Amino acid sequence: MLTITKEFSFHAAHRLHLRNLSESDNLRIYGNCARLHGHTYRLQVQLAGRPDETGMILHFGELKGIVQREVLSRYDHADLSDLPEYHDLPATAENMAEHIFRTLDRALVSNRFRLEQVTVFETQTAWATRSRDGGEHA
Ligand SMILES: Nc1nc2c(c(=O)[nH]1)N=C([C@H](O)[C@H](O)COP(=O)(O)OP(=O)(O)OP(=O)(O)O)CN2
Ligand SMILES: [Zn+2]
Repeated sequence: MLTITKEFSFHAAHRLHLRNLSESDNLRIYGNCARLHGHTYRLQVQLAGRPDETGMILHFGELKGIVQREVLSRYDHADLSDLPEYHDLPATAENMAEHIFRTLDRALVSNRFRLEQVTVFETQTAWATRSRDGGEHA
């Protein structure tokens, strides 16, 4: 398999909480992460496919444009907990990787390549990866 990967970064705030729980229950479950705090997230997007006659699976610049339009324009300098996709789900790295994978999968339509993997780094030591063959609880 031939893959290309591009990395992005964005700054965002979030707090981990479930709306149906009390503040104290959220603090018990999520600890300090139930309080508003921020991260410099890193996002890695991987495509698998075959190069065209130019030698590229997809021009990195074109991939950047799509990720910028579909994800970064909404996520950079945002409070993620305010976004509709995290209204009923906490903005954990897992939920972000899942949502971003689904969003980009709809935007990256080609018969030569496909989205293979999305990784969201919340910190330097903690990240979540959604792979094409690793959907729902796989
Ligand atoms: N499975 C998950 N666990 C946690 C998530 C998450 O998204 N998925 N998120 C958090 C917090 O948002 C927190 O900001 C990051 O947590 P943590 O790795 O514990 O951060 P630290 O800086 O304390 O980590 P070090 O061990 O000091 O590197 C919590 N858990
Ligand atoms: Zn956090």
